[in-house]
Amino acid sequence: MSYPTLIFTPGEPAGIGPDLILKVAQQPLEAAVVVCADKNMLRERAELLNLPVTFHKYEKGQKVPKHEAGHLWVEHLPVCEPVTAGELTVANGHYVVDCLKRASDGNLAGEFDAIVTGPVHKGVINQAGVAFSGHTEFLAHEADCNDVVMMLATEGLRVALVTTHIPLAYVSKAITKERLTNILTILHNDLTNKFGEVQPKILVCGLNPHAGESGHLGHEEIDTIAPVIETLNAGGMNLHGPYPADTIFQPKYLDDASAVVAMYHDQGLPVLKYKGFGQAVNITLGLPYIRTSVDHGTALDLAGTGNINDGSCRLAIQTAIDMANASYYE
Ligand SMILES: NC(=O)C1=CN([C@@H]2O[C@H](COP(=O)(O)OP(=O)(O)OC[C@H]3O[C@@H](n4cnc5c(N)ncnc54)[C@H](O)[C@@H]3O)[C@@H](O)[C@H]2O)C=CC1
Ligand SMILES: NCC(=O)COP(=O)(O)O
Repeated sequence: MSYPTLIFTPGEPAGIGPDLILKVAQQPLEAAVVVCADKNMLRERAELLNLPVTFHKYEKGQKVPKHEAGHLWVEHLPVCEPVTAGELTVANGHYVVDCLKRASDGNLAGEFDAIVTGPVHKGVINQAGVAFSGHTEFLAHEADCNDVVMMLATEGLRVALVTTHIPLAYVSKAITKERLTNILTILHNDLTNKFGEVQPKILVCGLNPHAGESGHLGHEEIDTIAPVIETLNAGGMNLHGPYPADTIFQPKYLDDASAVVAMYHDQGLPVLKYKGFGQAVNITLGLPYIRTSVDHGTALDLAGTGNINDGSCRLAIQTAIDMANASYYE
């Protein structure tokens, strides 16, 4: 029986990413897992957390066995400075990005079937001198993709974003007809082809309060969002809106919807996280490979304590496995 091979990047070494994979590794998985990280940092964290793990060296291109409880296959990339759980070190910003680059290259080359990412600290990477706004943007750039879609999903709700990690002051200008068309097209196609939705019903938020109140509270709905919806529906999509974001998130609208599209990060994600924090997965649509991630950040306050919820990490791994298995039959 075949199984997919995932590469896991724990992200910020001082955060809970290493703790998550060490904890998840205590149970079997229906996939092989290669962790791209500093092996000594992982060993020290496992000792701190009192988690029994046997580490194996991963050699590029090697066939890794299906994950067994208590074993981890590691591609060693050394940190620049020793790591203390909970304490950021600017010098390790480059290490975090190098791990992501390795995972991206491996997926683009077909060495792995998916990337699952742990949380990074965007601030410390920038402090290290690397312009970095998020995994989504970094992986899109590495894969030469103009537009990808950040979609977070929990039981009963999927939220996709038109803009991701940009200052609020830039959001309006970033919502062009072209970008919105691309985001909605990627979302429609992936919901259909990768998530088995038939004619997915997609609810689209407006940008302004009360979706612009017929132009009295803003014009993006009239000038950009409604015309794009109309054009794409004429081509066969099932898009609805623009709706006021403060009222669309209620069961009578959501129950038969496949996804909600929010115009910006904090319009949609607080709702998603209120509903399912710790039980949600972040999926990047539109990349040439599968990428999933946790729904939370580095939680520096909890690193090395063992007092963490690994539910989102498990879901991110399971979603990557399910998507990889489904793609074998495409
Ligand atoms: N996927 C990623 O790489 C993400 C990275 N971040 C980054 O994380 C850093 C910290 O961001 P914050 O806003 O503080 O969010 P955070 O998610 O790290 O922490 C928010 C609160 O949730 C708790 N928490 C987070 N994950 C938890 C878990 N698995 N189990 C138990 N409690 C948990 C934390 O202890 C804290 O109280 C920022 O630099 C941000 O950019 C944030 C979200 C996603
Ligand atoms: N709120 C989601 C988030 O910030 C994670 O983004 P990314 O690093 O996966 O692009």
